[in-house]
Amino acid sequence: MVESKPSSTVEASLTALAVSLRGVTKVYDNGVMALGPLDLAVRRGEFISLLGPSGCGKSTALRLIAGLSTASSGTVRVSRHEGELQPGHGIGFVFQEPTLMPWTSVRENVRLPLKLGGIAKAEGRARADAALASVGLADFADAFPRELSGGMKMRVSLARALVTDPDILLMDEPFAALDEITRFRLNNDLLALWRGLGKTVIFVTHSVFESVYLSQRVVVMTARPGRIQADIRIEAVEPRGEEFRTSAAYSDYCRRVSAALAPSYSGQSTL
Ligand SMILES: Nc1ncnc2c1ncn2[C@@H]1O[C@H](COP(=O)(O)OP(=O)(O)OP(=O)(O)O)[C@@H](O)[C@H]1O
Repeated sequence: MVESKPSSTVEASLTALAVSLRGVTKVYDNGVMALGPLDLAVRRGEFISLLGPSGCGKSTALRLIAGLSTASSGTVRVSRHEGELQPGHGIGFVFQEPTLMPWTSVRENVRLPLKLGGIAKAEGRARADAALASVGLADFADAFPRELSGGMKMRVSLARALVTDPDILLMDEPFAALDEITRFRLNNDLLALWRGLGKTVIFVTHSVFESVYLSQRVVVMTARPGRIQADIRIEAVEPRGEEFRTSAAYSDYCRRVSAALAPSYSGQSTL
């Protein structure tokens, strides 16, 4: 027999949610059914990865959560302690491309969201510098994007997402274009930031290894229209580092996640 939870417990667990998608579908104007129905609940402060085959709707799910697009059916809710947020508010978005303005300094790139939000220049500059320091780029505020490596550009993009102090950070394959050493370093720095700042992170990746290394939960999606294929909790000693990356537990999780992903690729060409 399933015991029903007392209502106070249910309320407490609901307010602990940062993001909740219920029965969400997305059909684009061209008739492509990209998502769903998708059900996903992310607790405040949690780090989850979305993993799935190309075109299964991972970016679409992020865009719905960010309020950049609307669901065709179902509900998307985003909240924090004080209550529900307007779609798009309290959210930072990091894309695969750093998309920096080449004609202006790193500091001005990071200050952009504050400028658009009407924050005074002096305060904006101070906050941009603090965000740059948090990603290890304190000395590069006056540099121009062309003077930075790919990894540094991605750090600037991360600083720009953090500068508004969002509750939720959405990251769409941010490190996919980077070499492995840079990617590992950024993985570690992102984990340190997450531990220090306590934000909710939803991270899209194609890499089983990266998803297991970073996340508390790996959510595996089916092929389009994307639904949840598996939801795998990664129990690992914190803070994670090389010890975890080279452990038997890490390999086991990678095997489990790969096995959960395999049906999503059946029938698809791997070429
Ligand atoms: N604006 C759009 N109009 C029409 N179809 C779209 C649009 N955006 C995405 N799609 C389609 O919706 C499906 C899901 O796309 P989405 O980008 O969300 O997938 P994804 O899982 O993030 O893919 P990838 O891993 O390759 O980045 C794809 O078939 C894509 O072609």
